[in-house]
Amino acid sequence: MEENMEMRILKIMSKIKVALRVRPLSSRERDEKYPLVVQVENNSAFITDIRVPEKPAADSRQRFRQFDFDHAFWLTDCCEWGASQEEVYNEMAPALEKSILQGYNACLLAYGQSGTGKTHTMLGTKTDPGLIPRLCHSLWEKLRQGRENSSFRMEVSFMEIYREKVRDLLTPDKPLKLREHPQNGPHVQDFSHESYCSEMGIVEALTETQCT
Ligand SMILES: Nc1ncnc2c1ncn2[C@@H]1O[C@H](COP(=O)(O)OP(=O)(O)OP(=O)(O)O)[C@@H](O)[C@H]1O
Repeated sequence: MEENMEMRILKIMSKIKVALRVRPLSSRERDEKYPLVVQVENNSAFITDIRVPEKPAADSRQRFRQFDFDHAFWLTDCCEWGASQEEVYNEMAPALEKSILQGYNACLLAYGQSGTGKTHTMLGTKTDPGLIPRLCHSLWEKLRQGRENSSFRMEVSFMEIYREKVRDLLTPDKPLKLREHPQNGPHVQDFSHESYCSEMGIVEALTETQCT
């Protein structure tokens, strides 16, 4: 049977892993006593509508909207608030790594409003790297194992979608267009794919673009 677009989308969706990371309140938010409007239980997040006055427990359902995820980061292993970069990496990277090493394309996407921690999660800092540097490091280590005399190239692309506009983070001044291909579906036209011969090359290229 020929595979139609709907079946292809369902197949792709089953391979997507969606996780929630709630960032800790900043010191300013703590000082100004911002309320915590999200609570996580297992892999679900409950959003409190703080405009709704306290209700008895029986009415508690009215105070929440529930969102379910494949994984939700909340407390750290040592029960401190907010998951560490390492925990996020350990949960999210293995499946991606496996696919990449088997020769498949893989896509890592951070979604959230301004200031919610996308850059922190994806890039992190030199002393506490995020998903991309950790993933690049691990991939390169695995590629090199037992093949010390070989050289490798890794091809990557980075894009940012902000206010409905697509920006190529490797060539930031180049505006990109989203197109619909009749067979292959949506795609970004003229999106750069760069090859790198070291993990540092990838991380430096991305850091230089100051993806914000
Ligand atoms: N999990 C976290 N733990 C500690 N600090 C965090 C965490 N996530 C984000 N922060 C801090 O919160 C601030 C905002 O995070 P970040 O810049 O990553 O947000 P963003 O979603 O990329 O924002 P924008 O869309 O505006 O670029 C930064 O100072 C960052 O260090």
